[in-house]
Formats: sequence, structure tokens, C-alpha cells
Amino acid sequence: MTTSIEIAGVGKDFRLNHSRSLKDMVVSKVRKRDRHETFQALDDVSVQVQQGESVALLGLNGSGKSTLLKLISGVMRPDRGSIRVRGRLAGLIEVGAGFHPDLTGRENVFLNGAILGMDEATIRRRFDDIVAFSEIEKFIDTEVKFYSSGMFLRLAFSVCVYTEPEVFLVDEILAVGDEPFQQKCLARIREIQDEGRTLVIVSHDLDMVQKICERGVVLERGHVVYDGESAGAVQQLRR
Ligand SMILES: Nc1ncnc2c1ncn2[C@@H]1O[C@H](COP(=O)(O)OP(=O)(O)OP(=O)(O)O)[C@@H](O)[C@H]1O
Repeated sequence: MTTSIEIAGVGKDFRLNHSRSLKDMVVSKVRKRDRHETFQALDDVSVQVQQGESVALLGLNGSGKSTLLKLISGVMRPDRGSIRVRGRLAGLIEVGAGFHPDLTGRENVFLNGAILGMDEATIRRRFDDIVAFSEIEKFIDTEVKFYSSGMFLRLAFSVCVYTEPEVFLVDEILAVGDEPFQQKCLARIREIQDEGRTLVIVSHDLDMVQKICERGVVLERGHVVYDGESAGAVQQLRR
């Protein structure tokens, strides 16, 4: 078996600001007192994902799921430990983050396709399929700043799946999509799984993740508190 994602002893800290007033800020500046508190969003997290596995990252609000996904994707670096990913990776993490508001849908497909590692000829070849999947043909030459959040999601998801990544990371993908589009995304995700690609999903939709993923990892205040069958992970959360 080939390891697709190796997370070893990972920690991530954030600095929290604690100034209540301008006076506070001045006083602490003068006294050279640090107004910052360090907050451990992730601590000593180790998870190995094998190629072809589908893993759900679960946990309450603020438990560290999105942070871990961002570390895997490489948009953020860990403060401790290491993360290794084998194979081409595409993430649907902050939907629309890679989209430029002043460019049209069409231009953004090319921009995002390139960011995700597709060359221009490949994007041209897949362009019609990408747009057809998103079902926003009518608006493809509209600047994306006029898109609704669902339209953003549709185009971002389409570009992402058509780059055919070996490792696919998804954060709350389906939250803003309507029911028919959700079903379509789920069907596409199943194809991705059948092709033996690796999938890591963050979601609060426990019934959905239980259907998609065989394995669940539960985070609690930045620690892994469960790693096993997704049914067990869901049970742990619903206790
Ligand atoms: N850039 C940042 N700066 C400071 N704190 C951050 C930053 N990103 C995340 N955090 C903090 O880290 C903790 C974990 O956040 P994260 O978004 O990973 O949680 P989550 O499990 O995805 O939550 P949710 O279910 O609400 O999406 C939170 O307390 C959050 O406030």
C-alpha cells in the first residue's frame, strides 16, 4: 500500500490579540508587555492516509479541521511536525479563493486550471465539460464578482474535479450547493473514489460523510480523539 498523506506530530499555533482599548495598547507598548497569547489550533496530530482511502475530518466548530486541511494543501505551514503528500493535489478549501473577482468565469477557469497544474491545451480540451458540469453556461462570460455563492461553488468544484487530482481535499463542499447539484457532486466524488484517488473531506453533514467515507478522524480542540470507522466517528460526535 502506498501512503498518500503522512501527517506526523503536527502542531499549529495562532496568535490572539488581547487589546480591549487604545489605552491598553499604548500601556502594553510602553511597558513592552506582550499583548498576544498563543493558541494551539493543532497539537501533536499524526494521521496516515493510504492511496485510495476516503477520510472524513470531523469535529465541533473550531476543533481544527480546516486548519489541518490547509496544512495538507500547503497554503499554510505547520509550526511543528511534518506533512508529506504524494501525488498531485487539488483542494476545494476556501471556495472561490483562487478566483479573481474582476475576471469572467471563462478567464477564471483558465486561471484556476493553471494554478492547479493544467496546461493551456488541456484546459481548452476540458473547458466545455467543465462548464457543462457547472451548468452556468449562460454566465460564463460574466465577471465572477456578480456570481452567487452557489455559482462560485459550481465553477470551483468543476475546475477542481476536471484537473483529475490524485489527492482531493474538500471543505464543506456541498453546503452552498442546491440539492440537484449536491447529488451531482456526490456522484462525481464516487467516480473519483472508484478511480482509486485519495479523498479528505471536512463536513458537518454526518449522514453524508458516513455514506462517502469509510474512515473518520475526529478532532477535539486540536487533538485527534478518534481515528477509525466513520460510523464510530459519527457516534462519538453524537454522544
Ligand atoms: N488565521 C487564523 N488566525 C487565528 N486563529 C485562527 C486562524 N485560523 C484558525 N484559527 C483558529 O483556530 C481554531 C481552529 O479553526 P478551524 O477553522 O481549523 O476549525 P474548524 O474545526 O474547521 O471549525 P468549523 O467547524 O467552525 O469550520 C479556531 O479557534 C480558530 O479561531
